[in-house]
Amino acid sequence: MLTHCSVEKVNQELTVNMNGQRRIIKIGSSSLTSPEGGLNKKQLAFYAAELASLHRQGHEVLLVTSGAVAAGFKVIGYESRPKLLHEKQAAAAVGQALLMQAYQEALASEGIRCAQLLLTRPDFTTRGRGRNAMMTIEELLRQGVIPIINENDTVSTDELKFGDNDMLSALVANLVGAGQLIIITDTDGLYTADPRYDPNARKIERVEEITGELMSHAGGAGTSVGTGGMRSKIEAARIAMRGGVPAFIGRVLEPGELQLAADGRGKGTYFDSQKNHLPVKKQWLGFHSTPSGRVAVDEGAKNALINGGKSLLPAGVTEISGEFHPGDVVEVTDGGGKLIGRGIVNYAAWQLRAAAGLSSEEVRRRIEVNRIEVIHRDEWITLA
Ligand SMILES: Nc1ncnc2c1ncn2[C@@H]1O[C@H](COP(=O)(O)OP(=O)(O)O)[C@@H](O)[C@H]1O
Ligand SMILES: N[C@@H](CCC(=O)OP(=O)(O)O)C(=O)O
Repeated sequence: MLTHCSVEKVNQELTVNMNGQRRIIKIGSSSLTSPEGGLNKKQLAFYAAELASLHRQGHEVLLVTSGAVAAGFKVIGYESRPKLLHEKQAAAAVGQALLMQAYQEALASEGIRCAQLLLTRPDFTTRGRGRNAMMTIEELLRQGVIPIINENDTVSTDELKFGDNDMLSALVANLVGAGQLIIITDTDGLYTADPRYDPNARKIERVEEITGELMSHAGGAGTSVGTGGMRSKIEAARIAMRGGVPAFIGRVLEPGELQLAADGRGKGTYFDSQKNHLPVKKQWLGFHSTPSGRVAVDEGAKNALINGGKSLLPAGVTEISGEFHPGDVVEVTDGGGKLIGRGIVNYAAWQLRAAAGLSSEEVRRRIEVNRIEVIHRDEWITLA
C-alpha cells in the first residue's frame, strides 16, 4: 500500500481537499519564543499579520498557540524551561497573560479582534462541555473574532493533559469541522529522519496514510522550548485525518507563506484527509472519551471486531479490569495486552465478570442485561 509519496513525485500531485474555509493554525513555542525564554514579539507580530491576511481572504481563522510556559519562566526567575508540573503551571500563568497581550496588540493593529479560550481534556471528553466550547467558538467566528486557544495549564494535571498543543489543535479541528489544520513549526515538513542529525534525510511532500513506518521517521522536540517534536505532530495529523480534516505541517517564515500553506503550495508536508472519515460519535469514542476500564478478548473475538465488523459477545471476553457501568467507554485489548479498540459497554464490570467466556444463551439464563452484546458494533472503534 502507498504510504507516502516519493520525494520525486512532489507538488503536482497535491490534490488536497481544502474546500472548507475554516482553518486551524497551530503555532509552537519554538516559533514564538527564544531558547533562553521570553516572547519573540517581532516573530509573534509577523504571525499575527499572516493570520490577519488569511482572515481578510474570507477564511474563518482559529489559532491554537503554545508559548505560555516559554514566555513566563524567565519572568518568574527560573533559569531554563521548568520540568516540574507546578513550576510549569506557574510559568504558564505568567506567560499566558503576556502571550495574549502580545496577540491582542498585534491583531488590533491589523483591525482584528481576538478572544482567549483555555481548554482542558475534559472539555472534549465530556459531551456537554465540548458542545459549550463549540457554541462559543461558533459565535466568536460569526462575529469575526479570532479565537486564540491554549491548554489551561493552571488546572491541567498530568492525567488531564492533552500531551501537547499539537493534539489540542487536532481535537479542536475535529470539534469545529475545520477545512484544514495547519501546524507551523521550525522545520519545513516531515523528513525521512530528523534533519538536525541526518544530512541525507529527504522531505516527504505528501502523506496519504500514517503507518508505523512513517511514525518511525519522527523524532522528538528540536529545541529546549518545544515539547512534542515531529512525532506528536504526526499523531495530531492522524487524528485530524481520521476526522476528515486535511493537515499541513511546515514552516511559515516569509509574508504570504501562511496563505500558500492554506492553498496547498506551502513549505511543508501535506496530509490528506481520509475519504472514509469517522462519524462524530466514533471520533468522540476513539479520541476524546476517557475509558473507565479494560476488557481483554480472545483471538476469535479480536478477529470478529477488527475484520468481521461484528459486535463483541460475552463468549470472547477473557479478562476484565477496572470498575465500569453500562454506557461507559472501555478499552479492548488482545490476550497480550495490545490495544485493539474502544467501545461503549452494555454491562457493568461485575456483570461482565460473571458473563465472561459464557455462551450468549447461558448469559441470558444467568444475568439480567439489556443487550446481550458486550459492545455493539455501532459503538465500537478499531484503534489497532
Ligand atoms: N523526521 C523529522 N522530520 C522533521 N523534523 C523532525 C523529524 N524528527 C524530529 N524532528 C524535529 O522536530 C522539531 C519540531 O518539533 P518541536 O521542537 O516540538 O517544535 P514546536 O515547538 O514547533 O512544536 C524540528 O525542529 C525537528 O528537528
Ligand atoms: N500550553 C503549553 C504548551 C506547550 C506545548 O505543547 O508546546 P509546543 O510543543 O511548542 O507546541 C504552553 O503554552 O506553554
